[in-house]
Amino acid sequence: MPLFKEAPPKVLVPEKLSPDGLALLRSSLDVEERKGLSPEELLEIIPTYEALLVRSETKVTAPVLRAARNLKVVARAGVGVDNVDVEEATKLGIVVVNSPSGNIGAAAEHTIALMMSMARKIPEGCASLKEGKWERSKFVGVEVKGKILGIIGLGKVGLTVARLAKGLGMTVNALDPYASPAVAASASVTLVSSLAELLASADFLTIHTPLIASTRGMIAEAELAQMKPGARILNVARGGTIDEVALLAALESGHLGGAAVDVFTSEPPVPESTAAKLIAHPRAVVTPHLGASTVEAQENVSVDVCEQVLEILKGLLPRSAVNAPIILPEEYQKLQPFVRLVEKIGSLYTQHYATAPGGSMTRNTFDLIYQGEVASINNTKPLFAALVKGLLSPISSTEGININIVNAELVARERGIFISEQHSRDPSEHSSYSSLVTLVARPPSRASSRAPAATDTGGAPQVQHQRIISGTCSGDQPLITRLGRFEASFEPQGTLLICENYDSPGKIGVVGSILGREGVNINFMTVAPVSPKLAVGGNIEDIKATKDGPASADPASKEALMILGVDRGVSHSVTSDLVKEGGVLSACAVTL
Ligand SMILES: NC(=O)c1ccc[n+]([C@@H]2O[C@H](COP(=O)([O-])OP(=O)(O)OC[C@H]3O[C@@H](n4cnc5c(N)ncnc54)[C@H](O)[C@@H]3O)[C@@H](O)[C@H]2O)c1
Ligand SMILES: O=C(O)[C@H](O)COP(=O)(O)O
Repeated sequence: MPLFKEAPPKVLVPEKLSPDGLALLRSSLDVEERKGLSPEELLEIIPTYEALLVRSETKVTAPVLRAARNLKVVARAGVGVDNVDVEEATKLGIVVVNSPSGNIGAAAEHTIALMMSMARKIPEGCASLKEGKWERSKFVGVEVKGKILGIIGLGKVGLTVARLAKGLGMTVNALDPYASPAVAASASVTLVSSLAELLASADFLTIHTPLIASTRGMIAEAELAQMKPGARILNVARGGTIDEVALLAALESGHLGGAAVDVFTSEPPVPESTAAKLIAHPRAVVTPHLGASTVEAQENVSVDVCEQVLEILKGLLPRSAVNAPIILPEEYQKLQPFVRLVEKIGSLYTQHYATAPGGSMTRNTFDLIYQGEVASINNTKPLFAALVKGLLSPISSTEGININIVNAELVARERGIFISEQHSRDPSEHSSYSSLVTLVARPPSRASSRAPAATDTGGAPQVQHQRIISGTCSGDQPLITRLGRFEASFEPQGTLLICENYDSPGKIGVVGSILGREGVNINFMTVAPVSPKLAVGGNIEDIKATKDGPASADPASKEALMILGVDRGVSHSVTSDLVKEGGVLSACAVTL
């Protein structure tokens, strides 16, 4: 059975990725490898793709992301995401995933390989021999054993380099304000407290930080001057952490004994640029960003991100999203039916209370209350996101933005929507349901008040009521159990006509004949009476209090909601006929 019901989602791969991962995608997705695309070509073709898989060469800029109308995921087959505009992706709800550990070993081994090459002048010796020369005395090197290696950034790569260097008999000092002293001690690394201390002691200095504001140009002229004469320096992290102009000058002056560089500020380096001069320097050992280029690392990162792309396109969560919270798979499974329920509640709220005739968008502060088993789930980000999506989708089509856990908080903030989540695990609070989710809109003028709104007209004009919707899940099926003061039991599915009326004989027939006249077929009908228990409610205390609370006074208790499942959209003229001719108090159509 195909994984995707419609045409398989399209995946663009503009760089060389190991086929091992791509094979995982090919059985269910339409994978297109298009190497050598110019930025303009990428911008032109990106709108049709749902996933983009890149390494470090493709610049995934804000314009690319904005043009990518169908894009759900950018997968970086590697660690560094500095070629992806993660902030813009977050705004647009596009998940960015990477492979945080697939190439650590490769990068660390490459660092050691460059250090040894530099120490033993291997590239020069090799080139000389290939030229037919036999120059033994020209290429005398130094040993690393007994020397001090200074590491800036004791993260995954830095720590692996430290362990390998210890194996070579080096003494390792490191600077990393965020590193765990216990982890450093376990690798026999001495954590130093200042850059000056590290620079002054190192025979070899290697940097393993990301390129961020605090590390850009971290090693410049002043820092290089603090290093021992003849010391050697390495960069297998990111171009720009070491200032290229200063590095070239320190090599040219003879202050540094050598430099080994795998990464550059511009890749490939611009001809005649400082980076190009650095590459040409006789005491520089250079590679074209090969740190992660091993068969093993490329298999690892490719499989890692391709698995995540599949998960995301199936609607599940990835394991290492750069811009989304981590939610354990088993917790996510438990949440899935409630995600659907909460999105339906949000959409029902907007259509029934806010955009229905007589409704208003004045309320933007909500309590989202979890009771019973669902309250035991700690990470409710998907529920929060589902509510924002449900509230906004009927009114905005959200301008091509896919609201999800990546951007829900941002979108809510931008729209001035405030949602306070409350958890209550006490089973006595949620009647016969094992789980209950309730949305309560707070009155606009008294956002903090717990009293019911006295004059709110909402989707049911003339009737005093609060804007409250509760629901539960029966197996995987969402069920609405409360709409305002009415005790309901209906599936939030398809087009529903919600009519408030006095519960009197003949009303159903009148409504049925008006709908029949308009060619609208009724698929099912259910009546929701005013619940004696649901008199008030505005927050968790009120909801607890109403469980055995007073019955509503007559004649309101004779009111009921009639919920009709219909086979097509119902126009405003039909709903107003139902009020005028059919004698219902209010009528509104919602599509869920
Ligand atoms: N050349 C390559 O092909 C290649 C391959 C893999 C990784 N990388 C690069 O290597 C770098 C490190 O990767 P990683 O997986 O070890 O990352 P990591 O996040 O595990 O480690 C980075 C470390 O840098 C530290 N750090 C941050 N700011 C610092 C500062 N101002 N001073 C000192 N330490 C600081 C952090 O605390 C962290 O421990 C990244 O830039 C990554 O892109 C390059
Ligand atoms: O950040 C990384 O993972 C490395 O720099 C590797 O980059 P690459 O995938 O372009 O080789």
